[in-house]
Amino acid sequence: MTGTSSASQKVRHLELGLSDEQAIDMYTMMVKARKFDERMLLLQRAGKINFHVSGIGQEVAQVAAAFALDREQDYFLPYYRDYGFVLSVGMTFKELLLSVFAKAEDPNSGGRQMPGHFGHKKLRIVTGSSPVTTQVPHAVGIALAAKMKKKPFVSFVTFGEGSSNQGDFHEGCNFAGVHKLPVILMCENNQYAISVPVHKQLAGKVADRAIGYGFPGVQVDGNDALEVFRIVKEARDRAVAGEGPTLIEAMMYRLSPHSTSDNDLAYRTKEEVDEHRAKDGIPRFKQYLIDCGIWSEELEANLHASIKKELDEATEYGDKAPFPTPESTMWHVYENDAAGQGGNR
Ligand SMILES: Cc1ncc(C[n+]2csc(CCOP(=O)(O)OP(=O)(O)O)c2C)c(N)n1
Repeated sequence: MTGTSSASQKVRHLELGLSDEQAIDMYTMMVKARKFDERMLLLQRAGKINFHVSGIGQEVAQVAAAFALDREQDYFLPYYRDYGFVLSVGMTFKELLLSVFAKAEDPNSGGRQMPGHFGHKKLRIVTGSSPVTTQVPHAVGIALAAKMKKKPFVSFVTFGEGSSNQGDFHEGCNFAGVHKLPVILMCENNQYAISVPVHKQLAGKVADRAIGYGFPGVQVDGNDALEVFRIVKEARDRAVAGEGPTLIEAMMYRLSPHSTSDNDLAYRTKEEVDEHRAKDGIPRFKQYLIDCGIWSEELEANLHASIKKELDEATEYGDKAPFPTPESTMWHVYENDAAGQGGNR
């Protein structure tokens, strides 16, 4: 990069209030999410785990959004592809592996929730249901609680563009708009709802739907980490100032099949996928950090080695950990149970 564009580009994260260290942390989380995902695909194909829903191609927006929120007090309602998000708000590889191996020590459900249905009470990650979009009214309800209790937290919810056609999305948006609730709704528009391409799902933009509910909607390049960060931060500032919800439509592309049970080449071509792989936001952010003089191939190699080590250890731990006992079936269902174990540890 040369000339003025390089000068303005180089300070962009600083201008947005992110230190060099935070920008590097963001990149670290993106790579962690990608490596986690690739490991899960391997484990599934090796027959070690049953199922995986991949978030490859969506990590940049997820991580950027997490860094723009208050990770000490906001409430999070992620959807099943949000590995970059949950890692950025504090979940560990070990916790994720305990969940995918369905082991008793899984903090979400004691090994009984679906893979990718994240939950973590201490981190205020609210677990989801498998019917898509149920998390939107839940997020709106949490935002109502924030308003009623006059607490300065926001709730942040994600979903796919296919999910934005569900009634739950519209009902949630309407209620949030009427009551000006502190909720940020981020659609991860990855261009597909399983085999249905976006042009068969939507005749307009998801972001434009916000107009009908009386709050701002904005479309953003989901592969542009700093732009997503800026938009989510602005949405959070609006929410805590009492100005109500924001709908964000982050544009991206689902690079992996829908799940490990899907053959995506039955409905799209390899050429199409490759064309989008070339626009992957992770190498783009890496190049930005290199241009800023704060990243190098040597640091990259060290990062990959440390992630591999952490993943190997977490995989071994999750694999060897004990399964839940039959007696624990009702734990994690009710707040308190006969064994005094409680549902939300
Ligand atoms: C109410 C409901 N209908 C159908 C399904 C089956 N299903 C699971 S994921 C999915 C696609 C959702 O697409 P989108 O919201 O765009 O998210 P993506 O999977 O592309 O990230 C569907 C139809 C479901 N889980 N819930």
